[in-house]
Amino acid sequence: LIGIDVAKETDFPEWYQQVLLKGDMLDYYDISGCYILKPASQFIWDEIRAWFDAKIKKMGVKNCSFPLFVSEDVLNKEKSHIEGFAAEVAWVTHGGSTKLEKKIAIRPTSETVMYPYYAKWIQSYRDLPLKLNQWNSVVRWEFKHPQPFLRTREFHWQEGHTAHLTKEGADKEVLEILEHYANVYEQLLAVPVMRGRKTDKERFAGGLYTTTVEGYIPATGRGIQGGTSHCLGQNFSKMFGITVQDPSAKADEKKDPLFVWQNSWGLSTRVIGVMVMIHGDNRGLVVPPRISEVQVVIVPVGVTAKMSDDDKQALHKEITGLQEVLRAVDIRCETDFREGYSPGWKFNDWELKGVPLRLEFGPGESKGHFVTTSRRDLPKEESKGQIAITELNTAVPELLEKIQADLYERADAQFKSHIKQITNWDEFVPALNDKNVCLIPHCLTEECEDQVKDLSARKAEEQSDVPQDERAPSMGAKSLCIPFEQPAGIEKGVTKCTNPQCSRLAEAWCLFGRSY
Ligand SMILES: O=C1CCCN[C@@H]1CCCn1cnc2ccccc2c1=O
Repeated sequence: LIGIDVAKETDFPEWYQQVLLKGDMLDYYDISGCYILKPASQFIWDEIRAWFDAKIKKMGVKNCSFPLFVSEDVLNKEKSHIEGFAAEVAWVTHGGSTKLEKKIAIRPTSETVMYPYYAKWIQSYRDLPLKLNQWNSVVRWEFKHPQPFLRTREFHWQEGHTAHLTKEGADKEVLEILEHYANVYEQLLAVPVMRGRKTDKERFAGGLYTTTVEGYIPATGRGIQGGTSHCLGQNFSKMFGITVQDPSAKADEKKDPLFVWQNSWGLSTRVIGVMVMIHGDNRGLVVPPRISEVQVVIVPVGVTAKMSDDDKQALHKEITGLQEVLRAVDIRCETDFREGYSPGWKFNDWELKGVPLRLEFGPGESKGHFVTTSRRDLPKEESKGQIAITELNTAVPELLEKIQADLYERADAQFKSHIKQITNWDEFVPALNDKNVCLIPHCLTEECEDQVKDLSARKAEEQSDVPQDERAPSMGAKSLCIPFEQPAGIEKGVTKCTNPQCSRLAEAWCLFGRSY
């Protein structure tokens, strides 16, 4: 077993691939854009699912399962909804050697699968609010460079689809869900995110507005969309005829039926890729304790050939005892008694896997009644400590919480120090080239955004004749979100849009950045 043989700061894409493979998170599959989630990453997704599922259950959301397949007619129900996405739809055209009369789509998302049944099931306002969620996988046949977890042709996610009597009911839920998404990142993955709204160019065109949590990858200086919660307005209920009688109508009064107000919201296994990219280092994965399959590993040390079998037995027995103490306080603790491997070899192995805390235990520790600790989130030379055995069941949980908090604090400091508030256009591209995202006064129009993207793309990209799908990720800056927390400094009717080619007034501070 060898370690990572490329530095994160030297060749990030290669580093990322090695960290995932050598950290035993996934394996590559013979179909491009598809990956195998091995237990280490499945555990993380299961933890996130358990946490988020409990939150939405408290909101009255129920889980369900709709079919994987969408008929061509149903998928194309509304041209406007599908036109921007048609190129990504994967189709089933044969059953065995028999060609199907009409091809069948594999769901890329489930609006068109579910909403004909919402129209059938929702008859009265008493059927509202209807709140259903699916934990499933979807397929989008992208041609851009696939990236494990970040951009894959099949991915696992949850997709929530709700229907409400009023816009107020929908609006409230959109933000509740977004806050749960933000907490998945901040509380479980130790990843800071910015909450905001998408611009007209970046929002889900089929909806009314899109709210989003945006992350930041320090290694590349790129923003990344972390999860979206859309208010669909009445667009889909008008498309699918999802109506209820107006509850305010008097007994004999005839009122027009009401179109319901809908939301849809999704969070995917992309969250795992974000966590790896932010916390990983040149020794491999660094997994935040709250979602780490192994939180503590105990490695025997100081076991020499001249040690008697009895002494070795005694040491193992003591170590097993320590494991029991930690398991008794719900810590996911393993021991590494593998014969024929040195402690150093074992340290590297568990460091590759990102286990957040290692305990070393040998004759010295035994005699002194303590364990030697090593934190995975700190450089080797700063990582060591000691805990008295009598303190183990309180000090170890505390140390794990400290590691969780420090991982978040470091990532938050990095994010904050790479958000540049800019009002002078000449500083925009240099800031991007310095791995920053930029907060600028902006008019929020799609046309202006297109200009900013072109103005900020590196010249080389525009002239290069490399076919689109091999080209490196775009160097043009896109809008990431309109932050809910708006700084001061924009004088309505006075402050101009930052784009020099735009003559419009600034509507809000808008976060721009190169992105995934
Ligand atoms: O984000 C979410 C959250 C979960 C439920 N769906 C919404 C919106 C999905 C937008 N979208 C995204 N890619 C697509 C690809 C092919 C066909 C349709 C679509 C499509 O509608």
